[in-house]
Amino acid sequence: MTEQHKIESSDDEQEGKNPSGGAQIPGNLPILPLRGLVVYPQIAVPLTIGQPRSIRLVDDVVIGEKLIGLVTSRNPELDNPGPEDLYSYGTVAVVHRMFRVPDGTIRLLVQGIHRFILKDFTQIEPYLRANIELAPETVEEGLEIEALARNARDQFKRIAELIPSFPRELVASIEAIEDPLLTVYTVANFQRMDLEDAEAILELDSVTEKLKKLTTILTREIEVLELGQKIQNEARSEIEKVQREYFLREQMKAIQRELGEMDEQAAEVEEFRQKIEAAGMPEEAYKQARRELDRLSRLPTAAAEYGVIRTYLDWLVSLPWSKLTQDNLDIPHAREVLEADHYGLEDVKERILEFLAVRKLRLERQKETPEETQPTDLIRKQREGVILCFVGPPGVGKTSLGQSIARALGRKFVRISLGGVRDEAEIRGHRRTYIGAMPGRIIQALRRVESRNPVFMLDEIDKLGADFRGDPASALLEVLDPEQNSDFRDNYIEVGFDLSQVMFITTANQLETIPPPLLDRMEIISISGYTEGEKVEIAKQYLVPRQLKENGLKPEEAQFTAEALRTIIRTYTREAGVRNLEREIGSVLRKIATRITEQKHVEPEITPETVRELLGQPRYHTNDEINIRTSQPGVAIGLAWTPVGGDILFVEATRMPGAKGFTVTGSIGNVMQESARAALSLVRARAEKYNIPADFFDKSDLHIHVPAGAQPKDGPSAGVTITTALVSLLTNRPVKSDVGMTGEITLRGQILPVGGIKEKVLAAHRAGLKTVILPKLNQSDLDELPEEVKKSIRFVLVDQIDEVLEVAVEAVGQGLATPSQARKPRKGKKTDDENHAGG
Ligand SMILES: Nc1ncnc2c1ncn2[C@@H]1O[C@H](COP(=O)(O)OP(=O)(O)OP(=O)(O)O)[C@@H](O)[C@H]1O
Repeated sequence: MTEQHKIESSDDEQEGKNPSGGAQIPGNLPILPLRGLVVYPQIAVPLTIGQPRSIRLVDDVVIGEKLIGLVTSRNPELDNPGPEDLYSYGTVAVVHRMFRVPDGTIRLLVQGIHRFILKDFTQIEPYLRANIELAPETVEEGLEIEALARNARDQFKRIAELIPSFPRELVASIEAIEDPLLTVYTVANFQRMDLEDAEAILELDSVTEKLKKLTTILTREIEVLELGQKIQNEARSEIEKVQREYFLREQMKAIQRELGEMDEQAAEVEEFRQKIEAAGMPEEAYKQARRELDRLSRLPTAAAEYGVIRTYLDWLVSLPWSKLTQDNLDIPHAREVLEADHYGLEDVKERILEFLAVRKLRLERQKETPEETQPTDLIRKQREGVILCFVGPPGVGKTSLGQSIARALGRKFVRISLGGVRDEAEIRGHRRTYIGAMPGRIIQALRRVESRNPVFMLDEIDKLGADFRGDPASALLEVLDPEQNSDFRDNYIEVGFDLSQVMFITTANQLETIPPPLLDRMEIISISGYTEGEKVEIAKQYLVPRQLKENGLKPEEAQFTAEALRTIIRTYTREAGVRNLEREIGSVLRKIATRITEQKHVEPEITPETVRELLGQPRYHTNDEINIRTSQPGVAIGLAWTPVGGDILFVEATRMPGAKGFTVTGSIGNVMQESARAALSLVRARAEKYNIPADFFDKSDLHIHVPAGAQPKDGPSAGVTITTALVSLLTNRPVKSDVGMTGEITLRGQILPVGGIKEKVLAAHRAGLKTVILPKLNQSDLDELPEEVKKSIRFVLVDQIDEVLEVAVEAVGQGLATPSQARKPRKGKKTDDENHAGG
């Protein structure tokens, strides 16, 4: 039963006496199952044996012929595979060496001799034995097999190259093999592959087929390895590029050092470093600056980003992070400064001084009892109400008061105008990612002023929200809010800047258009405009001396008489403030300076005649105009408030044949429209009382017009004036030309109080009116008026329309007037000056 096989060839020199060297292979062999590997003929392989039945097998074999059949198990998981678990091809192997290891396992060195096919199992216990049949491979002749074998060797070499840790000697020994069969088995032994593929290589009969199978496996392996290497290379080249640049840059620096040339960039970086250290930045800003500087030092100067970072650092280091001026809270000193800079404005100055005194006291108290209050509370209290808001018409000195406050406190002064500010970025800056990004105006101004605690004037805060409510206003809120402004974040600067020490002052022409949340945080100080007398004084004491200086004239070369100044005020300007007045004075002095340089004789005293000669045609003829316009029935003078100060306005009424038509024109708002309708109803209801035919409206159309039609007007305060104009028209009696009026009217003829009294009365005074009719409920407003005005104007306080008509309309209630009653214009009767002084 035990067939003997003759081994035809084996060239194992070292083990010449062993059965491989031509010995017979028995037809029945002990079978050692292999897990996870295939042993090929002619290949030596170390094995570790642990299973007791396998140890028993080895023990029996080594004392005999030392030959075993190695067959791979299909399932490497099984500990003791049975006959059915084994592949059907195996390799006869000879055991060359055996060691017993202390842990009980056995190490074997076996060498494959011949391929066989399992026939039938003759023994299962204690270990497997089977009859076998040797299965020699079919080795083809020819070029193909040769080429395939060579290709397999080359591919293997390529794999070895792709795996850096691959032993070089192994590659060399494989390259030396020529036999195709040995090539297949050696390469397959060393090449990692699936168990099934490894077994297939054993099982295929044809060596050509074996080589083809092997080639497929190797080709795939090469592809995988090359792809992996490509991925690695890409990653590496990226890293290498950075390293290379760094290395070159370091080299360049070294060369420049050697040549004694300080690198321009290094110098710049060093300069920035010093500036950063000196800037006194808070922690956050300092870290940011250092980080950016670090980036700068690593960028080539030609990089676009280099410029961006440099500009940014420039901004960071030039901000006044820790530059403070010492406050001078000496109140008498502040008073002196305010007095010296401004004429009049007594109550405004008083309010400013109170404000400063409270600040001073708070600071002192705080120093005395610091631990009594919670720190956050303390900080808030310290900042509360810090924002002043000066409201008034242009040219009344709002800006110059701010400058005076700064001077009094010993702080620096900076001013930005918010008029026409469109978007948030103007306040808060653009992010650095935008090309040409810049910080917002707040930060720009602080850099300009070089102090962290200046007096900061925000001009025209009322013009901010006019078109673009919301965003710029909310950015401003952050600026002004003492809770938030200690950490103001400009989009460009990115790090917080402490604005809490800044003293903000805002200015506005009117309160109505200031966004309410902003208004809420401000302390309002109104400045209403000046009377003629005040203007003369301001001109004498401030404007003339300043303009003299500006035009290079000596005081004795040009002296304005009070009358000359009055002439300028009255006939060349019409304003609440003194801006145009100063301009006109400047204009007179320029002309005088020209004459002096032309060596012409110039009289030093400037009289009204000189003014008229130098300034040309008068621009305003207030009194003549009033006389002419009010000479016809149907025109009444109203008093209006505007953002640029008070003004007088004419309300005209006219009547034409028709039926119940009623038109109101002159850029009139809704409220004024309605108040015109109310006036009409009132007059119709009282027609009989005023001796107006009861059916007048059935036969006529009425038209009310309020000229300067281009200027929008609104509000209820023209109610009284419209009623008066209507009654004047319908009774055919003119309104007195020196009476101005304001007041809201009810349908029952009652007069309700209105706002802006001071500005309105000042305007009436400027226009030379003698009598002003005001609602009785506005009586308290009269206290605010300057003495000069009170003296020259008669105030009539009313609460019924009848009282108005009695004062304003000539001889009302005495029957319908005839056209002859129309008053003749008083043209030329009085000069401007008489008219005014006569009050
Ligand atoms: N009471 C005053 N005494 C002395 N000079 C004055 C007085 N009021 C205004 N001025 C002068 O008038 C000029 C105009 O004033 P300023 O520019 O402060 O006006 P403003 O109210 O800020 O106007 P705007 O709202 O247009 O900015 C300044 O040169 C100022 O010195």
